[in-house]
Amino acid sequence: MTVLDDILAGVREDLAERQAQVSLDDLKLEAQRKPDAKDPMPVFRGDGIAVIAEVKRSSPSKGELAEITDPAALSGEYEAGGASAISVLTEQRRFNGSLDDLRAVRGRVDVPVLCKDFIVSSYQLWEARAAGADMALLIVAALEQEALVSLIERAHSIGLCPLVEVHDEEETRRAVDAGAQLIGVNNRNLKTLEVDRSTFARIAPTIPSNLVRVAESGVRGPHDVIEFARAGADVVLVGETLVTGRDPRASVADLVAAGSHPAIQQRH
Ligand SMILES: O=C(O)c1ccccc1NCC(=O)[C@H](O)[C@H](O)COP(=O)(O)O
Repeated sequence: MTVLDDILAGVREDLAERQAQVSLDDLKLEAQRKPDAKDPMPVFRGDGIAVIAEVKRSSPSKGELAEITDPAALSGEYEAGGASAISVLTEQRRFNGSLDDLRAVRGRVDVPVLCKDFIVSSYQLWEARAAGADMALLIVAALEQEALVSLIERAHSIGLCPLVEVHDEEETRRAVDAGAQLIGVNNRNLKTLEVDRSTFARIAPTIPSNLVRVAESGVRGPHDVIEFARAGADVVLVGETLVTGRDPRASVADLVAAGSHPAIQQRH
């Protein structure tokens, strides 16, 4: 069993418990009462490299990263530093996150909020929207093609922008075939948990140039933002570096400044 399989098994168990507690109809009513979702794509296609800053307490690869007692306050710092969106890891068992974290972040920031979880059912998309998310992660490696296509369509119909995550050329082909507009290349191998920053540069040329490309995982600082931009990234997604640093606002600002450097060619 891979780490991803193990995470997914836990996610399915937790999901079944929540489904037994809250009906899909009730969830839909809650989601429909929310203000419209914010579309991140215009900013992602705009000038400079956009930064998605992540609220990440723990991870399977590193264990506890940071004691984040106030995710809303942290997201406020990220936004003040210039983050274009906030990612909230909501998976409980391995990342120590929750939808309450996402609700707290939603209540604090104006930028779009990404529900970063291991989504296997449209129920989770409704949960994300009901908690105020604007975007939701869909991991190709976790989904059969039919499910991927259907979850992308459902995300759009709910108003969520799906970030479709890939790790290799085959998954990228599946994401493009499924209609993904926003593709995240994760430099972390979800089977071995190793980070290989060259993954993005290898995969990016296989993503059609009109789609938005996100480089995920392994961003250590401004130098990596510039490298990913040179390799064709429009957006970087950063967790560990920000939650383990001393000044999250300044760290985000440094990444945003690097991504706005005039030497970086705009793709869109
Ligand atoms: O972070 C992990 O160890 C991990 C393990 C298994 C599945 C997913 C995992 N992380 C989720 C992410 O994709 C990252 O949190 C995100 O890309 C930010 O990465 P980083 O900046 O390296 O913290």
